[in-house]
Amino acid sequence: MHATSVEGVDDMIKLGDMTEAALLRNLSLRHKRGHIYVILVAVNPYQDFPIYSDEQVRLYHSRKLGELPPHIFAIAESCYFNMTRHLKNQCCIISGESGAGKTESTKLILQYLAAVSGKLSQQQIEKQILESNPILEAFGNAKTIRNDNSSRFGKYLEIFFNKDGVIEGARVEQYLLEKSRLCHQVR
Ligand SMILES: Nc1ncnc2c1ncn2[C@@H]1O[C@H](COP(=O)(O)OP(=O)(O)OP(=O)(O)O)[C@@H](O)[C@H]1O
Repeated sequence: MHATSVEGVDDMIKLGDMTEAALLRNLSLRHKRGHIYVILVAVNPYQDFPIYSDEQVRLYHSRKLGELPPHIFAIAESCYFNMTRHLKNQCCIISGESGAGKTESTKLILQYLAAVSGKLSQQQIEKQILESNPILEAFGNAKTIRNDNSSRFGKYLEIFFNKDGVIEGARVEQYLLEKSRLCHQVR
């Protein structure tokens, strides 16, 4: 076994052995130590870790990717930095099977962006964007055997910032809504 697989690495690109077994072993090793993030993978812990507080937001703010241990906030910070610095649109693709934690990860990225841009904002639009989530989930989520709060639609979320990095608005595009699971009002 390669030495990197024995110790585990926080960035999978550093693994000396790139087989599926080595990737899975690395995720398992880190998960056992309570480290659910590995660049660029998140392992759903199915338990609340105290790693999403305002203090954590402050910790990751203005830090380069790789400077601190992997975290969803590090990804969000990297996007925010690149956008404000280079004035270029950024895109995060979050993929995984049902129950993997995509929706929660999206909300955490939003939480981070709202927190860092909210400091500069007057109108608190970022708060409204965060608060629109439960409404969308009420219409488009359903309980399945794999996930109690499964999104039964794809979501393309755009967040618009002004030149100062303040959130100005957002647009959610939904696609592939699984209509067969929609609830109807009883007449
Ligand atoms: N980072 C996390 N910390 C703690 N619990 C989490 C985390 N991510 C996900 N979970 C738990 O896993 C559940 C499923 O996650 P989530 O709804 O985000 O999955 P999903 O990938 O969006 O699934 P689906 O494709 O079915 O919508 C959440 O309701 C939550 O209980």
